[in-house]
Amino acid sequence: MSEVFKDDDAAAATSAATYLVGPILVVGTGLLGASVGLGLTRAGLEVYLQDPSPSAQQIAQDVGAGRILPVGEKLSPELVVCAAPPDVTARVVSQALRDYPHAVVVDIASVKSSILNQLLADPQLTSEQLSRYVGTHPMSGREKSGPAAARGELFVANPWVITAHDGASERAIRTARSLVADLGGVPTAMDPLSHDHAVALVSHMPQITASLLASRLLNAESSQLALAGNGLRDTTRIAASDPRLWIQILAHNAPQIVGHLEGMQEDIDRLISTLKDPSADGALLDLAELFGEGNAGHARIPGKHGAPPQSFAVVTVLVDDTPGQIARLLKDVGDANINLEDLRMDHANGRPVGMVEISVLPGKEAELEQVLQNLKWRVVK
Ligand SMILES: NC(=O)c1ccc[n+]([C@@H]2O[C@H](COP(=O)([O-])OP(=O)(O)OC[C@H]3O[C@@H](n4cnc5c(N)ncnc54)[C@H](O)[C@@H]3O)[C@@H](O)[C@H]2O)c1
Ligand SMILES: O=C(O)C(=O)C[C@]1(C(=O)O)C=C[C@@H](O)C=C1
Repeated sequence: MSEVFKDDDAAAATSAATYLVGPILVVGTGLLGASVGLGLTRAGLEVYLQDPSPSAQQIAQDVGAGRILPVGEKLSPELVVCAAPPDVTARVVSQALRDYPHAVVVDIASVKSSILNQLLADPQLTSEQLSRYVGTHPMSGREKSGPAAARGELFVANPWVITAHDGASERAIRTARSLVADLGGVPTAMDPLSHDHAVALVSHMPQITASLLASRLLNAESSQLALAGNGLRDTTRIAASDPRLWIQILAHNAPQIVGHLEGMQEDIDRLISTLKDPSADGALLDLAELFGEGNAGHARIPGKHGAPPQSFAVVTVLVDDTPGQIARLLKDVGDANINLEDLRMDHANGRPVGMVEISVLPGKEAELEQVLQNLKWRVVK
């Protein structure tokens, strides 16, 4: 159903630092478009920016995502990246295919079948124009929107799905893969409907679950909320996402989502009836099964690059919440020649200290703890 391209298969390797040649036009310069622009600009490519919102365009240019395309300027881009909201993506792609007759055009919207179906039914598009289009979806994002939140490294080591349709040309597919490779993503081929089924489970259900859980907090007492720890923060981060985007994603992928919601509804009904009488025969076993299934599902989430799940060892360090501390700590970890696999920081409520959790390969934690203790860091045992 899906296939991860090998790096050396991503595009004809050249001695150049990038697979793309440019120029690249990014249409829609919000979080994703500006992140694409930033990453490509940093890779040395010439990037132009266009957005109906003058402020989104200006901020994208200011953060370094490229140059605003002057109105009326003639451009012959190698690639147009459409990074507009899902509702208007097909229209933006269609316009780009007609405006730029030599360009490959990709979109990066979170849903794929509905957009392809609109394009295939578009009476203004010829098969030659359609052959230059490839649907894609980077599995990278943030709970924030707009170009001010853009990150050039957003895509590094994350899957980026390429949902080429039957009529897509080899050149178009190769160019889409070059885009992914230049931004450090992991290109993964899938057909559009399989993609939509997959993201219903691994992206849309998490968003719905986080939003439903966070909505329970609306009527909570502030004294209750003051007790919030990592459990609540971990499970609700994406509840801060832009509702305008998610309304569109859910509406475009509704048939794929409903089955998962019904499955969850069954589990919730079962849990409610178990908890109504937790001393009934079999009730605790039922709870054990439910949590066991959760453990087993969680263990199936792969590590980056589609590698098997890997659990890292964590070294926890208390740091003063003052400027420069984290930079100093990271430098000391780097100087110890120990690879940092992940980093997470929590601020203690109302206290001028933070807790930094440094993930390293299992077996490396004792060495790192020793090094940091020798350097007078407060390592939490
Ligand atoms: N946010 C994420 O985590 C994420 C991740 C992967 C893919 N995506 C997809 O990326 C796309 C953009 O999402 P985002 O998070 O950057 O949203 P955003 O709100 O940050 O940016 C969207 C931008 O599109 C512009 N826009 C609106 N109508 C347009 C039009 N007709 N033509 C050109 N531009 C137009 C807006 O002015 C805005 O600047 C969406 O299709 C989304 O599904 C988002
Ligand atoms: O990390 C996040 O903020 C995201 O939710 C990003 C996320 C996801 O992983 O589900 C959300 C929607 C996109 O279409 C792709 C990525």
